[in-house]
Amino acid sequence: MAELIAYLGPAGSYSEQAAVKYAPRLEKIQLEKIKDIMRSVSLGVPAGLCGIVPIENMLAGGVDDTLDSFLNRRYPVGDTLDKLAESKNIFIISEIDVRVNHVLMALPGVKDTDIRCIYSHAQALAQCKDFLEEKFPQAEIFSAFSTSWAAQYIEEKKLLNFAAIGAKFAARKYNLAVLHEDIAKQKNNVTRFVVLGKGIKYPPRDAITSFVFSCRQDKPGGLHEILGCLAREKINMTKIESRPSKAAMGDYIFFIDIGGTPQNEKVYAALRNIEKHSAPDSFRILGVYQRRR
Ligand SMILES: O=C(O)C(=O)Cc1ccccc1
Repeated sequence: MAELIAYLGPAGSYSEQAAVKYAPRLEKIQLEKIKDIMRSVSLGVPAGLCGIVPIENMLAGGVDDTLDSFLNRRYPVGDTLDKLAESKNIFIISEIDVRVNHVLMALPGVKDTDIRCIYSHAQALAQCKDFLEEKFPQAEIFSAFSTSWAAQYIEEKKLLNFAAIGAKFAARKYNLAVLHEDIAKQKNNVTRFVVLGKGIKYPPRDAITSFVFSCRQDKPGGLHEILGCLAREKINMTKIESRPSKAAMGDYIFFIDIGGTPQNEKVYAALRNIEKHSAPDSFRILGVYQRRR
C-alpha cells in the first residue's frame, strides 16, 4: 500500500489538487519535473511512494511530458503480457479527473498594461491561447515546469512585468493579485491525472487497460489490423492518441485505452494478437485500473 504520493510541485499546482482529491490522507511530496516523479517511483525512494501525473486535458489534449516519460526506458512503465504478473516496473494504478480553472495573476499593483511576459505550464498556456491572443498579443510567452512554479517565481523575483497563469489558490499562496478569471477556452475544463505505482494491481471491477505499441514498418495497414483485433472481440476503445517515436519521420507510438482486463479471456486474446502484430519490442501494458468516471 502506498504511504506517500509525489506530485508536480511546488504547492499550489493542479497536480497538488489532484493528489489531495485522490488521497487526502497520504503524505504529499512535491517534485519539480515529471521525470523526477518517474525516477522516485521507479527507485521506490522513499519506500511506499506512488506518484500522480497529468495525462490529458479536455481542451489541449495529451500532456507531452507525461506521455514521453512513459516511453523513456530508463524508468520503465508497463510490461509485456508475459511479464505482467511478475513485473516490478511502474504501472498506472488509478485515474482521477480534476476541474481546472485558470486565472491570470501578477504582483499586487501590476496592471494589464505593465505585463510584458506571461509564464505558465505549456498545458495551461495552450488552454488559454484565445485569451492570450486577444488580450496580450504583444506579450512574450514562456513555459514553466508548472503553473505554481511560475507563480512562485514571479513572487520570489518580484517581477513587475510578468504574469502567471494558474489556479486561484496558487495566487493566494504566492501573494499575487488576480487580474482575470476563467480565462480558458471553456469554463468546464477537465484534466485527467493518473496515479503511478510499482507492479500491476488488478481492480475488482470496471477495468480500463492502457497499452502502447507501434506499427510494423514492413507491413501496410498495421493500425487497421490492430484496431480490427479489438473490433472482432467487441472490445470498447475509449482513447487513442499518438506521439512521434522520435526514431524516424512518420513513425508513431499509439496510446490506447480499452474497457476490460487481460484477466478476461477475450481481452487477453485480443491483446496477444495486438502484441503479435506490433513492431518488435514496442507493445506494453501500461496499467489495468478502475474507471473512475
Ligand atoms: O502546472 C500544474 O499546475 C500542473 O499540475 C500541470 C497542469 C497544468 C495545467 C493543467 C493541468 C495540469
